[in-house]
Order: sequence, then C-alpha cells, then structure tokens
Amino acid sequence: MLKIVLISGKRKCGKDYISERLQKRLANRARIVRISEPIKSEWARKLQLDLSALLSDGPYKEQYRRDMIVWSDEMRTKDYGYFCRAAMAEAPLDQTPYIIVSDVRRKNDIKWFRETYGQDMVRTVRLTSRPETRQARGWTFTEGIDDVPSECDLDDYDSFDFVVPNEDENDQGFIDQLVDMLQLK
Ligand SMILES: Nc1ncnc2c1ncn2[C@@H]1O[C@H](COP(=O)(O)OP(=O)(O)OP(=O)(O)O)[C@@H](O)[C@H]1O
Repeated sequence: MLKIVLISGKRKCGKDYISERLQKRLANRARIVRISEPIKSEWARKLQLDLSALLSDGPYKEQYRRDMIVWSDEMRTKDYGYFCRAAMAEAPLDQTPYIIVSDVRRKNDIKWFRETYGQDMVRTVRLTSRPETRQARGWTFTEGIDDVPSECDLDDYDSFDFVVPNEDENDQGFIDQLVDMLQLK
C-alpha cells in the first residue's frame, strides 16, 4: 500500500541525511519530495531569478530569503496546502509506492497530508538531536531563522507517530529498523 512518510526535525537533525538513506535502502520503491522546492522555484520564477543561485549558498540566497518567507507565508494564509500540493504534483503516486517528504515544518503541512491522503497512508517522523550534536554538524542559532514559525511551529506538536533520536553515525541496522517501524515492506 502507498505510504507517505513525513519527516520533520530542527535544523541539522538529519532530515536530508535520514531521508536519503531511507530512499537508498528502498531503492526505486521510494522517492523524496521537498515542500521547499515549489516555494523556491515559484519565487524564482516570480522574480525571474536564477534558480540555481537561489538554491545555492551564494549571495542571492540571503538577499531573497526573507522576502520569500513573507511571500510564502501570505500564500499559506490563503491556502495552507498550496506548497504541499505543488510538491506532490511532481510525484505521481502511481510511480512509487513510498514517498518521503523530507522537510515538513508546519502543523498545517501534516494536516494537509492527513486530510488529503487519509490517516492510514501518512506516517509522521520527528527526528531529534541534541543541540551539541547539531552544532557539531554546523548549526549555530541564528535569529530570524531559528526563532520563526518555519523552524518552531512543530516544537509543541505532540501527535507524531514516531520520535526518532538521530545522534550518532548510524549503521544499516538503524535504517532497517526504521523501515520495519514504518512498515515500508
Ligand atoms: N546520523 C548521522 N550520522 C552522520 N552524519 C549525520 C547524521 N545525521 C546527519 N548527519 C550529517 O549532519 C549534517 C546535517 O544533516 P542534514 O543536512 O540531513 O540535516 P537537516 O535536518 O536536513 O538540516 P537543515 O534543516 O539545515 O536542512 C549533514 O552533513 C549530514 O550528513
């Protein structure tokens, strides 16, 4: 049965890392979807920016990031599923049985997926890492990034299906356990 795994976690908790390892383990049965992709591509198109520059860490990124957040918040106020829907439009459900959404940031993202696909199809995973671990991976607290809704909205969410600590180098057994736990068989 088709399953959609929603991965969330604070910055540098390993959302991309775990999503990619899961995807690799599931090979052509899984696909990674990022809600941030349509946000960035639509914003770039709107401003006729160079998308690759926007996605990289170059000067464009900081310059336009704040404006992009304001615009995307406005879009979400009008339609909270707007970017989730756009991201999923790129992942035809008949092509892969498992979808891993690697950057879930808001309660409304989870709400949209649950409403759209039903409780049975959706699994939510919250990755956690200690601040020291995140720092060792390159995180430093940054005002305007770490204290805004895109980073904090899920801090008080208490209905994750699974809360998974991601502290250390994890071996293949860890990923196999995740696959079992999520029943991605
Ligand atoms: N269990 C782990 N073992 C080894 N390295 C890890 C582990 N988890 C994450 N990392 C490394 O930590 C760094 C941050 O991880 P990643 O980019 O996946 O975090 P993220 O939650 O997606 O961050 P952001 O929200 O900033 O995009 C990466 O270099 C990644 O390879």
